[in-house]
Amino acid sequence: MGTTPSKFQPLADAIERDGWCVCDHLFDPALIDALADECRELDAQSRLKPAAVGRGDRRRLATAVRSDRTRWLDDTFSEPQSAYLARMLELRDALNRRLLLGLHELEAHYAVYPAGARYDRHRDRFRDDDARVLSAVLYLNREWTPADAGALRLYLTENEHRDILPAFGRLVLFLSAEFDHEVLAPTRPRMSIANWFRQRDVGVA
Ligand SMILES: O=C(O)CCC(=O)C(=O)O
Ligand SMILES: [Fe+2]
Repeated sequence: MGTTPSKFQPLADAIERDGWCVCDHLFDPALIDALADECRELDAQSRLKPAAVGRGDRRRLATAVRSDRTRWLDDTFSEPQSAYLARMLELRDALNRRLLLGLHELEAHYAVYPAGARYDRHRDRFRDDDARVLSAVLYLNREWTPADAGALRLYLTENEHRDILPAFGRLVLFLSAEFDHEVLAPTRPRMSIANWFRQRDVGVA
């Protein structure tokens, strides 16, 4: 147990205060480039698949709700994936020391939203499963401008929201149980890694 490394301190402060934060400088740009190349390559090989919604018996394809393509990071990790996940686990440990969130496992998938794709307003915690504690989205898009659209719309209250552009190397964190959000349609392909830090199973019915 030590103090929170200084690079993670502002994130921990913001999550404690607001429940969400945006950080543009946590990752080496060369790593983001490598992840972006890998995501593009996997997608070109049709190894990303239309995303589903819900879980268990309720899991279904729902292109009206979300129209991205995804691929989980699991089994054999490439070099950039290993470097990326190591960094995310450092972040997890720093947040746990500071905020006592009980973050344990990390699940992560690549996502590509083709031009015009979207994901309707939703919350990341499933109705029957409270394992997801903290959502994290890392964006892989070089030179993204407002004209490219595709913002993450994060609802802070019923009537107030922030639109966050999916800029290269940007990481957005928010408490999974607390924030509605949606993905607005981009005008060109939009790449990301969506992540959820999960707490240990606590035997919820
Ligand atoms: O890509 C984003 O900005 C958010 C994606 C999202 O909300 C999700 O996959 O649950
Ligand atoms: Fe989400």
